[in-house]
Amino acid sequence: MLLKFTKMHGLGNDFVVVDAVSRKVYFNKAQIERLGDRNRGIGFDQLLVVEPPSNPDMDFRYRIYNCDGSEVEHCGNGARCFAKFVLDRELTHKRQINVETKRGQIQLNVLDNGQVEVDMGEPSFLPADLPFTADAMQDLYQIQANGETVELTPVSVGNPHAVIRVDALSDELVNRIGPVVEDHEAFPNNVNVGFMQVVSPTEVNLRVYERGVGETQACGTGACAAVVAGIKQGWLDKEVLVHLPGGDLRIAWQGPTSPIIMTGAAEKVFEGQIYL
Ligand SMILES: N[C@@H](CCC[C@H](N)C(=O)O)C(=O)O
Repeated sequence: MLLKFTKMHGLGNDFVVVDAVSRKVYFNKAQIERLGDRNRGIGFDQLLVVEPPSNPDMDFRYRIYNCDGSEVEHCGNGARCFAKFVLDRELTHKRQINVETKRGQIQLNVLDNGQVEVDMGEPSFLPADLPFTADAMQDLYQIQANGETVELTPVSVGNPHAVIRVDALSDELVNRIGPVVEDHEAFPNNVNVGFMQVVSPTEVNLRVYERGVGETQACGTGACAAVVAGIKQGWLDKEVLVHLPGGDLRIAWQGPTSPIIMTGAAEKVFEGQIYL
């Protein structure tokens, strides 16, 4: 089968986006891994599959797969690219779009400047929601990784994140700690690992070692997780500019029972076709 796709990115976190509204398309794990191979396929961090909704109150459903073939609950940069994709392809003319994902329903708002504002839903700090294995609720948790003690805030923003506050960011740190925490036994479904350097109460630098991918140039859910963890710990204000290697995101959270609001860019790179 000849598969038509669009290559997109959100701050360098790159996607292959497929229209499964106009024509039904299904992928198995081996196909996703092959398409995601940067040498032998197209290459992407995540595959986004746009489908009709199962709920008539929703506009679309979209599925998200990491390049290792695993299906995931949520993707912040992907949500913004999804919104640009359905508008560009005229699958909708709405600029406020309601979407079903594996984590539930999300709302997207395409702004006049082309940026997309996403209501990412409420975070949860309950260990069971990641899941994260803990004896009792704490503010900060410690785990052993590579013979050293790592202090982290576990947070679910629909998908699981471990946020580690650091004094300085380096390749050595991300590559030494990232894979070990991602695959740590305390996280039975594995975890996305964020390394956050607090610059001021309204500004952080962040690098994310993503579950099922490795370090990406940006992670939208990672930015949300880092900011809400920082607010919970008393390190950050309610609106924060997050500097990621691929660019900046604005994240706002008013506190418990409020949704996280993420605002940022989405870009189309090219269209193509490939035999599946
Ligand atoms: N890059 C994404 C997150 C994608 C999913 C993640 N790797 C996971 O396994 O949960 C984002 O922008 O949020």
